Amino acid sequence: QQALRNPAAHVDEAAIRANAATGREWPSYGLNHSENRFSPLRGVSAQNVDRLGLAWSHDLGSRRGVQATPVVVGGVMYVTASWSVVHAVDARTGAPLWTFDPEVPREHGEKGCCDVVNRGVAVHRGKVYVASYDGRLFALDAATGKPVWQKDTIADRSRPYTITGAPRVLAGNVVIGNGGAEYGVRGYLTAYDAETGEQRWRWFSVPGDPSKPPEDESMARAMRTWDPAGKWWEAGGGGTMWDTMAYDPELNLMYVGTGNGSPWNRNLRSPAGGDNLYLSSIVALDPRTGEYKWHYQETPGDHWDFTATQPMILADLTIDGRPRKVVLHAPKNGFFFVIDRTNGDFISARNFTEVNWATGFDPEGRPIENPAARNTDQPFEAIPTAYGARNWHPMSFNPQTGLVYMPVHGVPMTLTPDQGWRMNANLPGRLQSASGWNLGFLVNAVEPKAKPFGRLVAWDPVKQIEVWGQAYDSPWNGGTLTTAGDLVFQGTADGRFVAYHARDGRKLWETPVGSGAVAAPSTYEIDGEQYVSIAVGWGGVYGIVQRATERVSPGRVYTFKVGGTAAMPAAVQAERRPLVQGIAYDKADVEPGTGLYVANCAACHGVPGVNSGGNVPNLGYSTRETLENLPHLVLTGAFLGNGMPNFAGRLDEAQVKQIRAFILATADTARTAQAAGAPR
Ligand SMILES: O=C(O)c1cc(C(=O)O)c2c(n1)C(=O)C(=O)c1cc(C(=O)O)[nH]c1-2
Ligand SMILES: [Ca+2]
Repeated sequence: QQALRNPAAHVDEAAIRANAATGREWPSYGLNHSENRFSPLRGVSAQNVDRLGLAWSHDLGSRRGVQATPVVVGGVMYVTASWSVVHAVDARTGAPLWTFDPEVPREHGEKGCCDVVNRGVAVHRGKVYVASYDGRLFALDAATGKPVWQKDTIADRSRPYTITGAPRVLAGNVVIGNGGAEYGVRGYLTAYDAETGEQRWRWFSVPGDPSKPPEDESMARAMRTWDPAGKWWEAGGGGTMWDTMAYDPELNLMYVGTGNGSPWNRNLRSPAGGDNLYLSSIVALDPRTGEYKWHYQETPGDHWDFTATQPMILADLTIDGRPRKVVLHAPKNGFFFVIDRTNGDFISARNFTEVNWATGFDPEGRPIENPAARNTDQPFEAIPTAYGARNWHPMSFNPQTGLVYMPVHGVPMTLTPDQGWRMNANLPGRLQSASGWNLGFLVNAVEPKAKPFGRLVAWDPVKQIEVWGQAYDSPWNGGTLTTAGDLVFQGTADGRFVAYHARDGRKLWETPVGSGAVAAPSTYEIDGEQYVSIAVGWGGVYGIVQRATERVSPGRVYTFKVGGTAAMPAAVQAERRPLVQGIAYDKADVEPGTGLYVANCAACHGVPGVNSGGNVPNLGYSTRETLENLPHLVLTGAFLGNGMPNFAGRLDEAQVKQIRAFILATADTARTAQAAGAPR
């Protein structure tokens, strides 16, 4: 039997560095070790982008969020879809080569906060690496998609760990973190030998049980910044590293962004206060050993789910006349940070959007906090919110324009003093009080004042100012790509793929795509022809419950080239149903049903009749048959294949009827509100 050519055989650290000069391939999540998503390709440019047409598209067979950046090496594209399924397709034609499905047990779906998404693969020396939602790391043969080795990365299976992020191969190790800080875990990063899968090191981002010896010096130091009275180790402490990493081979440093505290409320976690290292920080590690080198904490003593996991970029800039090697970072907390990446020194921070938790940063790099923001006796509408002024949607940096292009989100939300501040965080803003019920359990028991918005911001990191911006009606627009052809590409929440001029933000081209787009595009060249690709599939923490377009097609990769003539596939339109009614319910069931709904249903289904529904249906728009059958559907695992848990043993039939009463009553209220002109 003839050996298959392996498309990734040539990919290693040297190849990734060499590719940074040509941009012909897209060999890692953020294109290069700096993760700047700046392609030197000029085949598609501001001059000819208006002639961009579809070259091919490929159905990913996926109905939940698609967040992957397509990786392209050796003429093959590797892209992931929901439930961590990997697709290999011919990058020139879109012809499918293989798929790999890790068969994530659907019961695992509810263990994550934010949709069953995956941000993509790493490739190295003939292997493709993917981490599955349930925490396994796979090395696949790049030619066949067959597993070569696999590892269980989860240290404690009794905890709700998940993985959504793309692994990186750094200094010969595959490095992967995890998520789960909304529900109580201790974050860590693990490195495995890329060839053999043997574990090389593991670095925890927050200290464990103080009665046990700390794992290393960095944990001993971190321990002193937490108050043991909070018993944070019982909840886990958080600090999950679920997305960003970057690498500077010359400095032999890797960089990782850490997540929020678990629980969110510092008063519960560490009642005497403290910075709670290394939450919400950029941390530099030795990629060979995992040894801690330095950190810069962007939100000391995090209290608001202000993760620092948002994608960072390494850049070399001249600041105050001095060449500086920096990390550029715009995390959830609304400030744009410039940090010296050789030693972690703070250079500058400026808010890139409205912020009310701090008024700025002092010269030492400490935030000047608004004391009301830590008050847990009163509801507080933190701006930005837990959805983040930025989230995982990647930004890009164009050294020709000196600008960073970043999607900025505004999703209003009010933090309330009760348990909501711990974790009932997955409910979108503005929505709850409109339902007319006493939703005291919900995060937004108090209506937020802010309005939702989306914005593409072109930011000058040296001057720390916005140079241009594009406003969108909806939050949750996609990551960006920038090119030497003076372009910025972005998918939008309302289901378009758009090219802007990198210098002034003029819109140069757009096309509708099958649904809202959240992932970042990538670009590559084959036989002198430049292709631009985007994986589209609406989802993520906002996209589960809310959508901004009626186009709800399954996940699909679209690849464009100048003069492309392939036909755009027809989009699937959402079925518009009226609010459900006509089923009798007992009014006395509504109140207990509210609490049950919030605890069991709201994170994925949103608020009935108030949210539109995203990639998970809104139950206010259920059919009568669905609601009549609700006890059966909820208690037999009828939709387990979609990730809907089987609640048998957790809820009984009487409780499901109470939940149904809440859904029906809330739909009744929403119907009245809609009749009076409230938006659907
Ligand atoms: O604390 C965590 O462990 C964790 C994990 C994840 C994740 O893995 O996707 C998200 C978040 N937090 C989070 O705070 C957040 O806003 C978020 C949005 C998304 C998404 O995919 O849309 N994931 C996550
Ligand atoms: Ca989080």
